[in-house]
Amino acid sequence: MPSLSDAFRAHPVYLHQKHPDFNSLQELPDSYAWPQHDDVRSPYPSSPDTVLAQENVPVIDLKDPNAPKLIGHACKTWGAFQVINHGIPTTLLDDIERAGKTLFSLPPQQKHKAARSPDGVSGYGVARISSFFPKLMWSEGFTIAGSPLEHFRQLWPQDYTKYCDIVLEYEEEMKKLAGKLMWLVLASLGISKEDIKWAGPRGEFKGACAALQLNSYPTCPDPDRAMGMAAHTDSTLLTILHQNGISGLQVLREGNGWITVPPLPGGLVINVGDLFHILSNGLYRSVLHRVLVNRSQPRLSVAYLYGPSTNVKISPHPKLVGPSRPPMYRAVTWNEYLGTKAKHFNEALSLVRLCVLPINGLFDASDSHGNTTVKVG
Ligand SMILES: O=C(O)CCC(=O)C(=O)O
Ligand SMILES: [Fe+2]
Repeated sequence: MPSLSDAFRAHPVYLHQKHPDFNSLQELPDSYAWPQHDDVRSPYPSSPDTVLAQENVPVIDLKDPNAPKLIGHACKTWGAFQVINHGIPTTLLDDIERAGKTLFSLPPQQKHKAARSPDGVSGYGVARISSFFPKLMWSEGFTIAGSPLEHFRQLWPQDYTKYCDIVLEYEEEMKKLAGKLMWLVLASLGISKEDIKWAGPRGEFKGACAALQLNSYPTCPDPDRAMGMAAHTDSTLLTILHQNGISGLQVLREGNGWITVPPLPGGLVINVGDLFHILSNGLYRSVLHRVLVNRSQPRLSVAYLYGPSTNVKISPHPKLVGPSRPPMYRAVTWNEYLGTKAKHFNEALSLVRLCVLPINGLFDASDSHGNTTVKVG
């Protein structure tokens, strides 16, 4: 069975490029200067955040009996929400944040010892989506798909086991939370445990795959022309994101503009990913999001990218398909989906030369032979 690493490796999602030492740069190099403010920041005709300043991504208390209903509403209207009382110990969030901070503050030559290999997925490098954009992003990433042991041994020859333990515990807890959230989101669509063939008897998602993505956004000498992470949707079922206390993440409120997701102490951001978008037959759309940088405060985030087992085909759920709502997407494995997205991402990039792509539009059509057609714009 192909692993998720194989799936990522098979597609040009990763650039094996080296960053300079961000801290040594007094000016923004041209390769990091994004053209035309409006192109980068407003992929859709959109008014600035201020118009809807009173609007906030919903914050949902998972202990609230109304949580399923609130989650359904948030997924439908935003594609994202924050959760509190989620059961992940604050100490674990602090531990992973500290591990990330330690990792990214290592000397550049040390970090490069754990660089992604040319045919690899895990390790240190540029943002995952870099290869789709003509400019570089003001961020560094470290991807963990599978065991971090080998890379961590390179980074911290003395205490790598300590960091491995933190990552393992974090992944374990995230997996439980992701399963719980999956059932809550599914329940909000009227789908129960018996309706999902790829779930086990106790509601576990057998063989579910995930990757852990640490992102670091150093302070930037010219933040208005830089981009921490360009607008994208996640190719997941769900993403669980921990951000340190620094703002930067924004989500697109369709038709209205970019809204900052304020860091909430102990809160976690949940994004609807593309695979859930497909599963829900477009009822819950994956959220377009991006990250801005700033001049004085380094930002760190930890994204848990959650998806199905590699052999599971995700398709619009039969309960969400009917005469008035035909299936809008074909069935795909995570691997197949990544391939399609990478291919269309590049086609669209060269076709329309946009810096930011309307990804939500790329997979909206399928014919009876199961071929997707690209819709740009
Ligand atoms: O840093 C963030 O807040 C978002 C990171 C992100 O979107 C990703 O890793 O996919
Ligand atoms: Fe993302």
